[in-house]
Amino acid sequence: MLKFEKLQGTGNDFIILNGIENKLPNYNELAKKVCSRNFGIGADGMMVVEKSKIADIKMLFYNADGTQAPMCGNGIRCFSKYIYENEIVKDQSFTVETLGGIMKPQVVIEDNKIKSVKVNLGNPVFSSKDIPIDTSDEIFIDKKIKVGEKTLNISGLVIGTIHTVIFVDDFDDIKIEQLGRAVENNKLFPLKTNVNFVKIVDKKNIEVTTWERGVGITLACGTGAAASAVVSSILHDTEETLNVHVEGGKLIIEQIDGTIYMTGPAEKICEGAYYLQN
Ligand SMILES: N[C@H](CCC[C@H](N)C(=O)O)C(=O)O
Repeated sequence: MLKFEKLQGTGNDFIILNGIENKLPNYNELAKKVCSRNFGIGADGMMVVEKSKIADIKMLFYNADGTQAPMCGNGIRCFSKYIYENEIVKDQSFTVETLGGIMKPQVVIEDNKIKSVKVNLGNPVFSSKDIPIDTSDEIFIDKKIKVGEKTLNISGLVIGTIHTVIFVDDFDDIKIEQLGRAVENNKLFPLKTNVNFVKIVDKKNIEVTTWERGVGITLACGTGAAASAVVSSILHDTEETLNVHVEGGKLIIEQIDGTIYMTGPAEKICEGAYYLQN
């Protein structure tokens, strides 16, 4: 039997397990089981708490299909709430080791409750030699690529994990599931990619729908919101502090001297005991 907590950030939901206190089986297999909405608890992803030698704590992230991803923006806000409320860390600001780099969350407390979490996501990576995109271009901003019958203008970058950003005039103009899956699996992306469809509302607001690698369409993608905000400011001159409206709520993305900050909610849904089936 495994103790777990389930949390969500703007509708992206996660199971969190403590890998320090519990001896857990293979994380990839476990993620597939616990994330199953019919045979498990049900979630978009799973995070495991582990000790770190280079930060206050370590977060390992797995998509619902069991694949490991370097980082998760909505996930790290939920993870931060979990480790603060379980007194694994004592300060409101701390460091989290992830495969996508060391992240710096700060829990924001109002009326003795965690109201939101602000995370320093570091600096975006554009250079194609540092991001898993198979192209000779130095950077991959506003490039034309053929996907099936469509020619799309796509931008690629890494903010915690790999993202592509595609601007649309109206979400009804595209079949998100079909196009998202096609771009995720396009040969340009040897490690696949998360696919963000972005509608510019005005200079202070954008709307984003994300097809997530290893999951499918989710109600929100935190690192996707950040990637969309960065490319929107480059190509559409949106403001450095941007409201990113997603199906599951709103995230605030700030760009300060090249560093990206994401602020958003993190709510606990439940906790319980998971009975590991073999
Ligand atoms: N599916 C992503 C990881 C989760 C990212 C997303 N849930 C977020 O909030 O950033 C990947 O395979 O890179």
